[in-house]
Amino acid sequence: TTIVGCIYDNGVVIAADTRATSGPIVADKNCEKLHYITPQIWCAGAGTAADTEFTTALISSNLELHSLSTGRRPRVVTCMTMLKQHLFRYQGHIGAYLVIAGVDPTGVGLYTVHAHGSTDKLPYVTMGSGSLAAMSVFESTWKPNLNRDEAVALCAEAIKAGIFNDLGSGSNVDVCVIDKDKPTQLLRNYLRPNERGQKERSYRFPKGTTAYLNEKVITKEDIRRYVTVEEL
Ligand SMILES: CCOc1ccc(-c2cc(C(=O)Nc3ccc(S(=O)(=O)NC(C)=O)cc3)c3ccccc3n2)cc1
Repeated sequence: TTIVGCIYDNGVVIAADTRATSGPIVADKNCEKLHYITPQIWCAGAGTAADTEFTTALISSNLELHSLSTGRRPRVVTCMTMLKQHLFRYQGHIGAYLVIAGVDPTGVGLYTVHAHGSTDKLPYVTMGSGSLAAMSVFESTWKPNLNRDEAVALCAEAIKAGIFNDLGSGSNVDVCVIDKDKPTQLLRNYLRPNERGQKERSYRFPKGTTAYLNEKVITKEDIRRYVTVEEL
């Protein structure tokens, strides 16, 4: 997994690859790693898929209740604090590595939360097995006061670095743009850098290519004869 986040002049962008693995096996080529928390707070998740999914859903629910109770709009730092306290309580056994991003009345927020409960607040962040490849893009290209399009392009390039240099990452690039003055945009499959090309020729084998040594035809009547009345 490669997940990233980057602040820009009027908001924050997060992005993720779409490969889900089970050991060395690619279990899903187009899974979703960007999770909804509130309309203007989203979370990118790396680690155990069920843990990231359920942990973000739980905090999303608790944050909505908190917002209703306080009568105030939810804050990114509140979301981060709820997540870190929950993960710390479980001493790392919940395998969730999260990038929390959003805007609220206090401004723009971007945080990382690790499975053991440690957190960082930074202008750009990466996590997951592809985090080092992604961070190389940020460290060589990031600059202050990026605009929206620059931030989207930078995050997409950072995810592509993970996709092409980390075997735990792959397939497509999902992006989410959270802006102070515009509705949040979830850009599912923003980039598809690994689409299958057209085959040069047809590789279908003609009927009869593989010889077979014998044939046994079982009719419905045969099956009826084997299945006794009691089992029907
Ligand atoms: C007592 C434990 O101490 C720890 C201290 C630090 C970290 C840690 C982990 C990460 C990290 O992102 N690890 C990580 C890797 C693969 C996936 S994955 O989803 O691609 N694959 C699997 C199998 O989870 C997720 C997370 C990380 C990333 C960026 C910068 C710093 C980082 N530090 C973990 C444990």
